[in-house]
Amino acid sequence: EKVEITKEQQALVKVVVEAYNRHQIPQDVAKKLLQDQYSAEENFLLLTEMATSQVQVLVEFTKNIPGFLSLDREDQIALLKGSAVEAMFLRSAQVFSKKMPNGHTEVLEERIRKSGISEEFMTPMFNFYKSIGELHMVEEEQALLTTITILTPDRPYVKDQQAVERLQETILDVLRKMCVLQHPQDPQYFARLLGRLTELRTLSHYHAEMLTSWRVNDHKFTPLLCEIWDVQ
Ligand SMILES: CC(C)c1onc(-c2c(Cl)cccc2Cl)c1COc1ccc2c(ccn2Cc2cccc(C(=O)O)c2)c1
Repeated sequence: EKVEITKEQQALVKVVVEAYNRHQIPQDVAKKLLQDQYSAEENFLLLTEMATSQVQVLVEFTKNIPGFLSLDREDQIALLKGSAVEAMFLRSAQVFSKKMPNGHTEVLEERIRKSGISEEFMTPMFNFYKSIGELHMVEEEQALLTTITILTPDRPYVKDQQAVERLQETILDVLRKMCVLQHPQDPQYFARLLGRLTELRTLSHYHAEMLTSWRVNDHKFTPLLCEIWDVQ
C-alpha cells in the first residue's frame, strides 16, 4: 500500500531532528581531541570530559522528545540512566562514520585505543562503529534511532512501561515509513537499523565491565558520570 508520512509525523520528526542537531559537544571540547598529548592518563581524562559533555547534550536532547516530559519523573531518570551509554555509542559512531571534520576521527580512535580500555572491548566497539558507518544513515534516521533507544520501555526501574511503549511506537512508526521512502531498493533497511539496537545492548554490557576495570585501576569519573552510571 502507499506509504505516506502524515503532517503530524513530519512535525514530530522536525522537532526531534532540530533538537538532535541543536545540541552538540562544545567546539572547545571537540577541539581538545586534536591538541593535548597522548598519554593514557591524558586520553582517559579527555574521554571523560567528552562523555560528561555528551551526557549534558543527551539530557537536553531528551527533554525535547515529544511526550518525554509528561512521563513519570522517576521513569524519565530511569530511561536516561538506562540509555545513556547506548545513546553515546550511537553518537560516537556518527563521528566514526565521518560526521566530524576528518582528522578528528583518527585522533578519537587513537585516544580510545590508548585510554586503558582492554583489547577485548576494542573489537566489538570498533566493529559496531564500522557497522553503523556502513548504513550511511541520514541525520533523521540517526536522531530517530537515538530517540527509540532512549524510549526503550524495559529499562531497569521503569514503572509505567506502557506509557514509554506508546511514545516509542510513535517514533518506530515514522522511522519505518521514512526507511521505506528513503531506501525503496532495500526493504530490509529498517530491520537492519533495529538490529543495531540489539548490538547496542551487548556493547552496554561490555561497557559495564569497562567501567569496573577502570575503577579497579583507580580511574576517576566526574560527578555527572558517577550519577548516571551508578559508580562510586
Ligand atoms: C568516561 C570515559 C572514559 C568514557 O567511558 N566510556 C566511554 C565511551 C566510549 Cl570510550 C565509547 C562509546 C561510548 C562511551 Cl560512553 C567514554 C568516552 O565517551 C565518549 C567519547 C567520545 C564521544 C562520546 C560521544 C560522542 N563522542 C565523540 C564526539 C567527540 C567530539 C564531538 C562530538 C559531537 O557530537 O560533536 C562527538 C562519548
